[in-house]
Amino acid sequence: MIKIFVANWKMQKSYSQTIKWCIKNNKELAELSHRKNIIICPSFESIAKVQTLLNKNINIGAQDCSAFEKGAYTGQVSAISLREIGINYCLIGHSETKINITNTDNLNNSISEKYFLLIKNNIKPIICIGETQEEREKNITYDILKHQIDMIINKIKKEEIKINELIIAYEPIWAIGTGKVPKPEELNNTLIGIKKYINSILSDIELTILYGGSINLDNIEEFKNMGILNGFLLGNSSLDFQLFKKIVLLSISA
Ligand SMILES: O=C[C@H](O)COP(=O)(O)O
Repeated sequence: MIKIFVANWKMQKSYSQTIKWCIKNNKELAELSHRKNIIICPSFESIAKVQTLLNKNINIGAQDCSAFEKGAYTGQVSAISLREIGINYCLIGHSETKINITNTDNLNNSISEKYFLLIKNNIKPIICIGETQEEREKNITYDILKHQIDMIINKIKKEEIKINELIIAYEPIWAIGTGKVPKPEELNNTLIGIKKYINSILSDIELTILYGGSINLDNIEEFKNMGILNGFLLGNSSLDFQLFKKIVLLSISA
């Protein structure tokens, strides 16, 4: 059942554009968020201001956080600071944060550090996973996803932190911002694979699965009734409020 819509604004809006958007759309957005969980992820410089401008039932998410608790990490933002300004969710592992990083295993390890720091600060992590076009063509999508999950989940298992909800956003990298989407059957099979694999490691977990990558008004109908799917992570389609609203309403209509 579709219950979550995450709007990831990336670096698409300037500070003033962000503020204007919030002031203009706050009322309608608040009404929408009475029906579904809406999570707005603005860029860092505006996140605290957005938190004060939007209605309290609208969740605010960060687009990333530091893998370190505090210290000499120029340009990074800590989970502690995010908590202090009232952030509820944080994306981690988004493919756009991994561009030009070659040692992906170290990177995945740092994603698990981010995960623990977020949980410690009562912020829900949204873990992004996904394969490249090349990996898809080589037919190794499932292996890649399993590896990405292993690097995070295996570490989670070893820790004593009790978690009861895991949010995974499956975002095929080839689908992000390209207008291409997987066929519904392909997506369904991939999501079933992800779910089975996670359940085989963490059996008593509540798993929330999101899809992200070129969701728009033309293709939302194909995906909205997919039983395994709990929500969408939207980039371009979340920038214009009226478009975003139409997608949310279409997704929850019969
Ligand atoms: O975080 C959002 C995703 O990267 C999807 O972006 P997109 O909807 O622009 O393809």
